[in-house]
Amino acid sequence: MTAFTVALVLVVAAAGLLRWRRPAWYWLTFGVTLAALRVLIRYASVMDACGLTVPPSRWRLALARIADRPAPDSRVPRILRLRPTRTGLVLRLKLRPGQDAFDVAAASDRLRHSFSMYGVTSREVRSGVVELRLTGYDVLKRVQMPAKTDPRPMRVPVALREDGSVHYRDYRAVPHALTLGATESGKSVYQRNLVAGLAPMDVALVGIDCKQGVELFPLARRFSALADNPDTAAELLDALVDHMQGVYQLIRAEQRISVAVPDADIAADIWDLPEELRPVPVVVLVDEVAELALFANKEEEKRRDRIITALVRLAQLGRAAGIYLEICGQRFGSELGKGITMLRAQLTGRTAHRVNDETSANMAFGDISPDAVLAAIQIPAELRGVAIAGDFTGGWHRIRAPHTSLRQAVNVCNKHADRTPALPVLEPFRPAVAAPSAPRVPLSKAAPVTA
Ligand SMILES: Nc1ncnc2c1ncn2[C@@H]1O[C@H](COP(=O)(O)OP(=O)(O)OP(=O)(O)O)[C@@H](O)[C@H]1O
Repeated sequence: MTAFTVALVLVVAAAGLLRWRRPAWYWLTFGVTLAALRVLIRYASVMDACGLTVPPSRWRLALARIADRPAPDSRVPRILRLRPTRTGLVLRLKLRPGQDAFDVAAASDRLRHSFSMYGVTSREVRSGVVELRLTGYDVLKRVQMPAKTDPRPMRVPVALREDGSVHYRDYRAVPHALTLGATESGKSVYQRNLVAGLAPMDVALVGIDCKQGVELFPLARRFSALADNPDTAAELLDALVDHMQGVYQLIRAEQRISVAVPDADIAADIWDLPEELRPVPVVVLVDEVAELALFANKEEEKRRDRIITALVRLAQLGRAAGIYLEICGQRFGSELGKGITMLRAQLTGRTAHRVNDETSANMAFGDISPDAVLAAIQIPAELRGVAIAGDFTGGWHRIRAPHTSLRQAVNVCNKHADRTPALPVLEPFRPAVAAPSAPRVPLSKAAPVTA
């Protein structure tokens, strides 16, 4: 008996310690079983308390009256499946007649308290079937990406969502994106994760980093072209527009051939082209975009207009040619001059890290989802890297990318340097990589760094 008591105390102490220090391990060892039991035992009473029941059907009431039995209980949504995951539980429910997915979504906070879970989100799987994702602990506190994700071309598992699922940046579904955030909010870490995710893929990376290349140049071995100042950026973007026109010519030439062949598929974008003809897709990463839109004199204003026009053209026409934009900055609104709101309308993927004011949050989500604006304003300053990600469907999620250091991203880029495609139009912008033995120069003697 004493040995049993000691063992029990030790197990409870171990569980408590794990729950406090290592919530992910606690969940896998004890939490998942306890939570599943809690949900199953409390299910009917919680549904009743949360107003998620419907009265018994008329014929059951009539039968009870005829048989002189007490009136039957209200009916709860039927559990179709309860599946444990690495971070929580997934509960699939069949709704009763008269219930809808909105009822469940509206009750999610009450369900969270009642089931003692960290978070509850819901989505409609199909008509009458709702999936509840119950999260066991704060998965965004220390982000650990699952070892296995669902790999597909041009789809990067870039962050974790608060419901424990993986957040993908899918370039084919959402070609162009805007990432906003105040300084030190986590934009560069997010962008680094994207580059590290894209590095092993068959894709050309093009970078424009007007912070003198501080963010992207260390990753240069995996980049086909880099620009670190607005003048080079203007030339690079013009070259990309030329590349885009070349790809369109290729698609047209292929269409001319397939039109003559009965029943042949007709290519509408690069993904419809035969693999041997398909040009490599290009992801253009722009850091601190405001630097490209600012000007102090007439010359710079002309350059600015040239840059914004090229970006708008790439955003409007680039998708079919396999050119995708990933634009990053602190603010991105009409205050940056003409053409900016037109460009923003094309950047349908939106990610907002912590912002300093409501106006900045509106720049990210004002035209997409008012709820997401509110969520972006509420990101706490101490949780760097937490962001709200949404798209043109109005749906949004709280996400956080894993804390990838610059060293880790550089290692991934160096490892996959041999996958860097050489595009002829981008050759003049190919970054020069310094030899490891290059001498270090103090600031007072340093010459400006060029691409
Ligand atoms: N996902 C994350 N998880 C944990 N810490 C993070 C995360 N993202 C960022 N941080 C922390 O926040 C700091 C600032 O991040 P980052 O450099 O990405 O911000 P930024 O928005 O690019 O800032 P700036 O605009 O000044 O360059 C990082 O040094 C890192 O310590």
